[in-house]
Amino acid sequence: MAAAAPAGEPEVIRDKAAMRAWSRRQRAEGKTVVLVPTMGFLHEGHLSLVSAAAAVPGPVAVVVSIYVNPSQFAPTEDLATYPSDLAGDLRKLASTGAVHAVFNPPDLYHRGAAVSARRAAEAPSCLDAGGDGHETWIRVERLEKGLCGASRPVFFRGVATVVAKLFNVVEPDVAMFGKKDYQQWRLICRMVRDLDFAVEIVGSEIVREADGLAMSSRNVRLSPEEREKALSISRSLVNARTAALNNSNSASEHIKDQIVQTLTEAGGRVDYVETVEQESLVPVETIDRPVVICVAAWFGKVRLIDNIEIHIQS
Ligand SMILES: Nc1ncnc2c1ncn2[C@@H]1O[C@H](COP(=O)(O)OP(=O)(O)OP(=O)(O)O)[C@@H](O)[C@H]1O
Ligand SMILES: CC(C)(CO)[C@@H](O)C(=O)[O-]
Ligand code: BAL
Repeated sequence: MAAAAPAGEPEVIRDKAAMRAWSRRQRAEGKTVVLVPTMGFLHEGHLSLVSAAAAVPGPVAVVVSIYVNPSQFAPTEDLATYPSDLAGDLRKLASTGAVHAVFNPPDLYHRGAAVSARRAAEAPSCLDAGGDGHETWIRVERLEKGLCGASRPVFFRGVATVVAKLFNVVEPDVAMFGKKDYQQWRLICRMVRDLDFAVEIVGSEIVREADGLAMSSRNVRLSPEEREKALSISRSLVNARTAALNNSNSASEHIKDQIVQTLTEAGGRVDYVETVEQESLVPVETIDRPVVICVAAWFGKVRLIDNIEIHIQS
């Protein structure tokens, strides 16, 4: 098996056609193109996806996309305050020695002829330029509904659509997603299956800070006090898994009550706590098969998500 060549400084590509041409050249040279989609402000969680990408067998060409996709944010959400640091991201990616290209498009959407540059940071609309803008959306109809989909109404429509666009532009053989965004990973797997995308999806394990907090770009917006309180998320999930493994057929409702109580006592505001089947994300009443407990909770103005898989054999 040939080892991948060291990557050196990644090439920064901003244009869709140039990105596609680059990928096609890599494939013509016999390389497996591996895409790591991100919204930037990179941390060790993202870099673990890069390591997993570099570890794909055979010669690989690793592309990291950095694009804050406006269409997955509702007008009330935090698009305007989403953190970014492109220079820092490029330094971090270069230091891995494993990234060959960074795809950083100014805008991925068709806005119509007469749209100003300001609009690149807004969700696209078919009303752009009098009806000449983007109007095609992918819906993964059932999987988009529960969990994060319940409180983020356009989120998964935006994610599925932008990921499909990234797949069409980059044409990767493999794409890496983090299990921190568990529903997102499962939904992308389903979209790829249903629409016959020729890409293998890999789900990569959650990377945590030493104290258990799941790494997330949004953690930077927590005050030190909020960050301390947010440790209740991972703590309650670990306790829930221990309880479920020690007691056969635990009731999901009971586990949920315990987690809600821990988060609330810590000062968090719970969005949801759900125990669901790992692939279908169907809620379960009893923990008697492989499940994942998913949590979203607010600490101050920051909404955090986390989850824990429990591998009970049915
Ligand atoms: N702690 C983590 N461990 C593993 N993968 C992660 C982690 N955090 C993010 N990822 C993955 O990195 C990819 C890009 O995610 P994104 O750029 O939105 O970062 P993020 O930290 O999840 O940001 P946010 O604060 O919006 O949740 C996604 O596939 C996501 O699941
Ligand atoms: C997959 C993704 C890059 C789509 O914008 C984003 O939702 C993310 O970073 O998880
Ligand atoms: N990692 C998910 C991106 C978002 O919350 O919009």
